[in-house]
Amino acid sequence: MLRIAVPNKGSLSGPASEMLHEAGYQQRKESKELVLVDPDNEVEFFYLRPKDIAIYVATGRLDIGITGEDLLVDSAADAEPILPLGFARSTFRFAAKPGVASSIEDLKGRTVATSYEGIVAKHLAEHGVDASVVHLDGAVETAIELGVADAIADVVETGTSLRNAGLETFGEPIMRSEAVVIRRTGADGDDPKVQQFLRRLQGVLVARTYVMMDYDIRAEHLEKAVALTPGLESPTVSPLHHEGWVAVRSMVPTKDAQRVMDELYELGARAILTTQIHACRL
Ligand SMILES: Nc1ncnc2c1ncn2[C@@H]1O[C@H](COP(=O)(O)OP(=O)(O)OP(=O)(O)O)[C@@H](O)[C@H]1O
Ligand SMILES: O=P(O)(O)OC[C@H]1O[C@H](OP(=O)(O)OP(=O)(O)O)[C@H](O)[C@@H]1O
Ligand SMILES: [Mg+2]
Repeated sequence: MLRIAVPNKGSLSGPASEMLHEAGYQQRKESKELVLVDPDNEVEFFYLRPKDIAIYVATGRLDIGITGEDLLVDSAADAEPILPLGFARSTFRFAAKPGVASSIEDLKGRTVATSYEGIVAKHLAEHGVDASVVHLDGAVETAIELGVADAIADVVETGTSLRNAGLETFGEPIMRSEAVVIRRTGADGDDPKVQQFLRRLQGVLVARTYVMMDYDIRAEHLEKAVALTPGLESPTVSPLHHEGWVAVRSMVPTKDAQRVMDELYELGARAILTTQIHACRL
């Protein structure tokens, strides 16, 4: 059985379970379930605190896990990312009241509050900045107002939490992060069970990123049309009963679909259809 760590709470939990469900795996029905066996797929899921997942995976007791890149770095655990999953995208940044600091050097001798001590201590040391780091479990934006710290280092997505607290980012982003699949550093990359799991998740990513596009076009315009819809390898082209016309089928990135449809129409393509892809193996 493949043993997989899944976040049990927070921003990663819902999207991770949703992706696993889309990949055909059973997922727990209620949040108090901590272990779930999916016998049909020969997988056992362990629902763990996101911050702990890299630590479990590093021991080798669990084969793989889903966590955030920032949590992986923060843990300093002996684990590595093997597949980015495209959700829980964020940056990790310093912030303070306007005018307090404009670069990391301004933190010398000051106090920084964060839930990610590992990342912050390492980053300060790399820049030769001697500052105190205070650990808080969450809502760190409030630490400044309450006099616990001069600055914070925290996850920023839309920036709404910072704005609401009257704070501004300063300095370069400390890191960017998204959800990733991790494994123990140097673990057997050819394990067929792990490979099959990764293929399933990649299939979900592709199904989320692409639509299938079909259209009819006069054969003399085919080359230009195919340049607009090159697909992953090459489009399928079939003759139509109506002589001089062909039907084309190709995968197109969802974000480009409307623009591509407009351009195909201009070229003379007709009966242009897009359909959703539900699952895929590349
Ligand atoms: N607002 C957000 N937008 C995008 N990603 C986020 C956001 N907040 C946290 N994350 C990401 O989620 C992961 C943190 O998950 P975790 O469950 O520990 O914290 P959380 O989502 O803030 O939940 P909690 O309520 O327990 O603090 C990190 O990888 C982080 O980058
Ligand atoms: O830039 P934004 O879109 O506002 O998102 C960032 C905020 O989201 C997370 O907080 P969360 O709601 O998880 O609370 P927490 O601080 O207690 O972790 C994170 O810690 C930031 O505070
Ligand atoms: Mg949080």
